[in-house]
Amino acid sequence: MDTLQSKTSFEEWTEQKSNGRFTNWLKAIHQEKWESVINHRFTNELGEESLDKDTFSQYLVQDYAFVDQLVKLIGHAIGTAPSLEDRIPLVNFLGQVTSEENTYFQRSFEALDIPEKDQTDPQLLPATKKFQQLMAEAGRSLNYANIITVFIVAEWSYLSWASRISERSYSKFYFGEWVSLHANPEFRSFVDWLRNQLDQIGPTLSTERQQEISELFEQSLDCEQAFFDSAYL
Ligand SMILES: Cc1ncc(C[n+]2csc(CCO)c2C)c(N)n1
Repeated sequence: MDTLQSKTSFEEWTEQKSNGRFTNWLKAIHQEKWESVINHRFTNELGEESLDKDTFSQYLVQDYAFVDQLVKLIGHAIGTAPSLEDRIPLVNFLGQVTSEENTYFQRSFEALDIPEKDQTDPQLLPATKKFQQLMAEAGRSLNYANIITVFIVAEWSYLSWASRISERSYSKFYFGEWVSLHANPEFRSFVDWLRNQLDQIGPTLSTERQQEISELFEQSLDCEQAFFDSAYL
């Protein structure tokens, strides 16, 4: 992949591509940060099942608080989506996150002996708070493009690293299911649908707004990176 300047506009980039998706432009201009997130040490150790149990426990506790804020963001996406047709996949996805994904956390907390207090009212790390703030801000903007940009980074990056390490079998269910939750055909098609939403809106925006979306994409990647980093603190 050729390295692109983060200043390369969508217009310039797309002129050289046939059928260049807006979300591929976002990924291309933030390639370095993207690669760093999806090849993070945390994901590599998870893939080798060599991840320390305490490291994973701390991550899961923080992630449960993250997911709560993400559920609120999906609520904002549902409210700001342009039509009922666009709302339906979001509603269905919300249903999954609050059912299958929620029970995964409950079972894992039990298996990992996570104290009750950490499950319901954990001490949040700075990286978790910062990510929550970014999501809350995107929600408050009531702007569908902003909202789904943050959402896309969260989902697409997880699909990417999980797909890379999903071939092997895992002996611990809390490792194996954390991978398979993010590497399955339904999730893949939802991420593709979500990207398509932004692929349609992106090219209609002004250059300034496209740049703002790019900055938000980058901030979200920074938050993902810091979130993984902080599992090792
Ligand atoms: C920091 C952080 N970023 C992204 C995700 C990914 N994610 C959050 S909810 C959800 C829906 C279905 O699993 C997905 C993919 C995460 N868990 N933690």
